[in-house]
Amino acid sequence: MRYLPNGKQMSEADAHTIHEIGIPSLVLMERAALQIVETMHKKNISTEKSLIVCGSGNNGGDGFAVARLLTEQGKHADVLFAGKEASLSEECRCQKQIVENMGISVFTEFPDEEYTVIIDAVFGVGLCREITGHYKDVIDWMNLQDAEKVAVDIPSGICAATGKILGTAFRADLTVCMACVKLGCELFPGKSYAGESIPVAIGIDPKYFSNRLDVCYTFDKNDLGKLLPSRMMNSHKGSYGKVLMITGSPGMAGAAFLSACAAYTVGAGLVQIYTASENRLALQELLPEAIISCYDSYDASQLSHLLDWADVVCIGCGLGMGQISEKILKNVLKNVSCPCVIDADGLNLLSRNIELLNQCCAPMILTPHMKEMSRLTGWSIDTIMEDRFQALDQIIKQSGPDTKSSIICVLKDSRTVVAQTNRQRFVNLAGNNSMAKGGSGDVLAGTIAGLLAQHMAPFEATTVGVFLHACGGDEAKKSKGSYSVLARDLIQGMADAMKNAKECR
Ligand SMILES: NC(=O)C1=CN([C@@H]2O[C@H](COP(=O)(O)OP(=O)(O)OC[C@H]3O[C@@H](n4cnc5c(N)ncnc54)[C@H](OP(=O)(O)O)[C@@H]3O)[C@@H](O)[C@H]2O)[C@@H](O)CC1
Ligand SMILES: Nc1ncnc2c1ncn2[C@@H]1O[C@H](COP(=O)(O)OP(=O)(O)O)[C@@H](O)[C@H]1O
Ligand SMILES: [K+]
Repeated sequence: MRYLPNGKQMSEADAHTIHEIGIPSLVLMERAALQIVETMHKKNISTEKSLIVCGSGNNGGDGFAVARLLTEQGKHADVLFAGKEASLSEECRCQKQIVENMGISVFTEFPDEEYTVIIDAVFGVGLCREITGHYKDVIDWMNLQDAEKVAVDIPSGICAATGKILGTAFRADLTVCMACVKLGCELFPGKSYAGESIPVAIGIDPKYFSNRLDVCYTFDKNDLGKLLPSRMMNSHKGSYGKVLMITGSPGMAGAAFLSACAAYTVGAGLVQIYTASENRLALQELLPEAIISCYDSYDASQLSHLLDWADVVCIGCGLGMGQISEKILKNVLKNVSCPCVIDADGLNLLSRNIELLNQCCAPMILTPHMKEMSRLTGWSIDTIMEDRFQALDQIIKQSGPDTKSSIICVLKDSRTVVAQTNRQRFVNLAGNNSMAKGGSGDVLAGTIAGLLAQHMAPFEATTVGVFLHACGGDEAKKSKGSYSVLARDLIQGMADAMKNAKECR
């Protein structure tokens, strides 16, 4: 697990390290510069002839120190100073003076030479507004140079909180990130500008973020083994929970199959599908391991028995938007007492009356994609994209009458985010574009339900479910490539990812 702070959070960690822990700012800067040089060498970036482009803040200070270290190593390093003398930070002024004392060239006009690498130290986490004028010209010029491109901490122009481009942005092949990769280097479009982001230790301890609720975190592949629920030797199917899948209107047996099969594959003990009668035969053939219960019309007492049976409910995949579906959803929201995943048409029906969430007495896990989120919030997709965290907050605050009824919202995208009140937000960085296909979301809903059935706490089951689903996508892409992965391959991919994770533990 690792943190993905934004610029403000990172500046606070810098200040804490300097003022509370007592490591002088120039010591941190020296370690930053040493790590940048070492990382470039590890990555085989040729530093024979470097141009370091420096601004007047501490990001520029890191850049001047890099010019000094490269020169000490016998390389040719020039500096292009893009900042303003009057706004030099104390540390940057000191580093600039050293560089000048050493006789290193500090240009203020674009040099007419060729370099093996251009190093961007114009702006770091202190960037706070759109880039215009001379700074914009400098960054655009850097992008045009035929050299390898390395960014210090974050590419200049990328907002560290949102990944947005502020006016223009440096396009890096490699970004060397101080202490933590910043959130903006992982959210799009920032991710496309950062290239490979490598975090390096400089003396700022990421544990500083451990009790900060506003910081996001993510998982890495080697975390998976310890995240999965354990399987006991002395166990039986009842030990791993009963999942009720309320899915599949007439003709939508596929959604029921994908979600139910995913729940079984991630380890649930028993899966029962409650679906329209038309789907019975198809589902018996597709998934003989599942119990199939069917409806022709709305039957409150049948539903009540099923809800009593279940340890987890998952409602919505291919459910349809008809009257029977709406009645079933309303009944479930009112009466369910175990964790409940709501997906797809369940969310579309819910968006007609979002206040229904206020009467729920169980943990609710909502898994909207952007369009479904737009229906739930009434916000445009562009507005949600602009600030996905605010959109999530809008949904999670609709919690029910007691603490058990908290809402977890999964906003699905190429960077899925999971949020719950009073929890740090989880940002998923695994997965790939082979997953952008019909049925992927059904697999995710089933995966979360299957983990909940194994008694994982709701927020943990949800974050691990999102991550496992994406790891399944990465496994599937390895065997089938970007174009040809089908939703069912994600299920096999998850099986492979789980097996590998347990074997490597
Ligand atoms: N000791 C430490 O703290 C450590 C920090 N470290 C490094 O420092 C970096 C953070 O440094 P930082 O806080 O000085 O901010 P930085 O990104 O250099 O920029 C600030 C300058 O930019 C200016 N400015 C902003 N936006 C602008 C715009 N659109 N257009 C024009 N100007 C704009 C702003 O000007 P102002 O707003 O005052 O006018 C100010 O002058 C961090 O990313 C890491 O690399 C590491 O070495 C570890 C130790
Ligand atoms: N480019 C991508 N990179 C990573 N994950 C993706 C990408 N495209 C889609 N996904 C994932 O695939 C799933 C798609 O879900 P959804 O849109 O509900 O599909 P469907 O409704 O067809 O089942 C989500 O979990 C999403 O995060
Ligand atoms: K930078």
